[in-house]
Amino acid sequence: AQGSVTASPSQYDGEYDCPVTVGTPGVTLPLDFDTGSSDLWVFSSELPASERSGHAYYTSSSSSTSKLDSGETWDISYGDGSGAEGNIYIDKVTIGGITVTSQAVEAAESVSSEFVSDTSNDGLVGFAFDSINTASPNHVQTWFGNAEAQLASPVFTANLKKGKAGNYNFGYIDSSEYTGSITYATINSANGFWEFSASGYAVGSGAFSSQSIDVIADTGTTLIYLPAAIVKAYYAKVSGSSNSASAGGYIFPCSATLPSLTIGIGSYKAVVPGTFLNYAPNTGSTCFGGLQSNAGIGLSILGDVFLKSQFVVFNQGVPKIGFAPG
Ligand SMILES: C[C@H]1CC[C@H](NC(=O)Cn2ccnc2)CC1
Repeated sequence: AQGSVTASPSQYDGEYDCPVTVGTPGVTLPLDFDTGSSDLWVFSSELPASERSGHAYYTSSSSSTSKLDSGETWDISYGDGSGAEGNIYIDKVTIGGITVTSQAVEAAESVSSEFVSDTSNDGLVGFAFDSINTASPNHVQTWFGNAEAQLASPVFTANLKKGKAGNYNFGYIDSSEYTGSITYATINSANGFWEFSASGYAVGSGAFSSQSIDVIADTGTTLIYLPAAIVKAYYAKVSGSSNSASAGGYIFPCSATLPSLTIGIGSYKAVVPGTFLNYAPNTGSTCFGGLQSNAGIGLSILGDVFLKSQFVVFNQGVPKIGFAPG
């Protein structure tokens, strides 16, 4: 089998949400596909009505195929301080025409204010490795982990776009979605992430600096977070830029022309256009950068600002990750 699903950007490409059908009869929810986590959770009828407002949700008792996963709970916290928790049902989940008949559906009993106010999604689908799934006392498998048995190849691809719909594909690599060839990096999944070593960076037309940068590919994170020294070198080329405590990161005049950012993957030079690095208006005539420092995070993240400039192959069989111009 193979499948494909549309990925729709929220405002400022903050996240990319895809339709996922759960239960019988199916309820279709826009879920945030997140390669940085490994829980599939949904807004549910078990939430207080105040926390469901503005959201569609899953009602397990209305699904003839749902079965309580007795004794199992989940509780997730994300790097941005948001979180959710609840209990678990086993039910049918279909994405892009591929149905997993016994998927652990983590039903929310409580969600943080960030999720209540983010009405672009009604939950998340984690596409990282099972080791960081939060279900307790036993891990549950990701949807992709369960779907793999149906796929010709243990791969999914991300074809995210700036300001318009893209797509995720499952089980195949569509050569019409990229140009040139795909360059792969080995994945170290020990921390449960799509983690690999980038080979260096360049700012605009400047010299490429060869250095190993440990990064994760995370569709659930909006921006790019890199070591402070690299970020400082980038904004040194942006006149009027500053690292603003009040804004929570680097800002610059919205009239600035931003240099591109090149990230090395092996010998492949992945170029993020300068226009992608003006993330969104801040206050007044300042704008907030799509590249920020990883200080305090503990790792570097290639989030949507980077990923939407590329065609990305996530191969869970090896595991390895591949990049080509989108
Ligand atoms: C400082 C950074 C802030 C953003 C963090 N990313 C996330 O929290 C990803 N995520 C998933 C669900 N909701 C959000 C990574 C650290």
